[in-house]
Amino acid sequence: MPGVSRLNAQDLHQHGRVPAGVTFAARLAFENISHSFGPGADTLRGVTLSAEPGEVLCLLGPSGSGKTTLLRIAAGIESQTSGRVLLNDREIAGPSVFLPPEKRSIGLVFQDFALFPHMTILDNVRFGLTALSGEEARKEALIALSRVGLEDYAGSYPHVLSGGEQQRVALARALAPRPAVLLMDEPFSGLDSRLKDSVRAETLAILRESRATAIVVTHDAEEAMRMADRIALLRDGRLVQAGRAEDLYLNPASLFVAGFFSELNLFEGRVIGGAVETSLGRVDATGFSEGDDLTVAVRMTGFDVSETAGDTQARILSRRYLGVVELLELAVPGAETPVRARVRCGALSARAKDIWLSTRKSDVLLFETQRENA
Ligand SMILES: Nc1ncnc2c1ncn2[C@@H]1O[C@H](COP(=O)(O)OP(=O)(O)OP(=O)(O)O)[C@@H](O)[C@H]1O
Repeated sequence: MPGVSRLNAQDLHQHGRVPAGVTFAARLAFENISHSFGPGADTLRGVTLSAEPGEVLCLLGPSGSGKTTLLRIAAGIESQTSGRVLLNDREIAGPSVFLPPEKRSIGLVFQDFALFPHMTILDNVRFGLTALSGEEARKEALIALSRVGLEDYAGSYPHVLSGGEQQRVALARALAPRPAVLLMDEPFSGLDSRLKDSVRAETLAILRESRATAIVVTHDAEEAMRMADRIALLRDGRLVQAGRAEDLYLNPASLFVAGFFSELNLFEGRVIGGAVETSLGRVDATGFSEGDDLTVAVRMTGFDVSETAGDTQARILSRRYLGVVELLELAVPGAETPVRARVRCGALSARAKDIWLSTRKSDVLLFETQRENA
């Protein structure tokens, strides 16, 4: 183990795997945060949101929705135009207060890992431990490295590590000073898809163990669902909905939210006699008023198919085999565009052409058309 003293290596050995150092998890709150890069370039518009102690909060949203800017405001790298940031109810950024980044007890992990190539892995991790003496910092850095299972590489340089390993070093470096809040900006986007799952699972385990409050930026809804205790979805600088993955998936506040979590088939219609008529049949519109123009959204996964019976007749236009499921494009009488469905492979025979389609009620969502377009 080049670059590591025998004493420290032995220390680690005696401890076995070192559990993640427990931080004093903090509550980080954004209060009515707005931000602009200049006239007509509003990035955030009145965002009020908090990450509770020990919680993993994912900031989710399309490109340009303001996720990174919000994270940078929390870190103190960017200043809001108005609003306040509070750490455990103490204002750290506001109209008359600005605590610099190094005084915030906040750790950062970036998309590109940002390791220093000319420093050993141990020195990279030691970098943030300036408050400790040389030997103490070395020991803490080694402990942090052993938490992510990379103590054997302490004396090596970053280029010898895979992308996933580099990300674990970046995590060790961010957690070594035991920050109250850890901010991660698209931390897995630089990893290939095979690595992503395992590094994400390891990261989550370490976050749980350290009990740090974490805010993770991602544009990937599935990633947010896998990691988050709560998800905050942003659009054009506004918070559109925050809640548990189930809340956002099952009760989306708008068509935008629904479309972010599921692939949808859309139908337009008007409420007549308490229901909307679509090419997939009548949809109950309880809760809406007579004459309302509605968008009916049906999840692609919301269909049962059969060759003998069902609610609606459909003709297969194309089918694509995806392994566990197959993707169908279907012509349905009265539908202007093909209906797309994901169904279990084997549900239909190879020669199936004209089939029956049944829609599961739980996969049908209704939204007011006008409100969504406003
Ligand atoms: N330095 C800058 N100067 C001017 N505009 C900027 C600057 N940085 C970001 N923006 C703009 O601010 C908006 C929000 O950017 P931000 O990076 O916060 O979004 P994001 O949701 O994190 O996007 P992505 O997922 O693409 O990183 C975007 O429209 C972006 O073009």
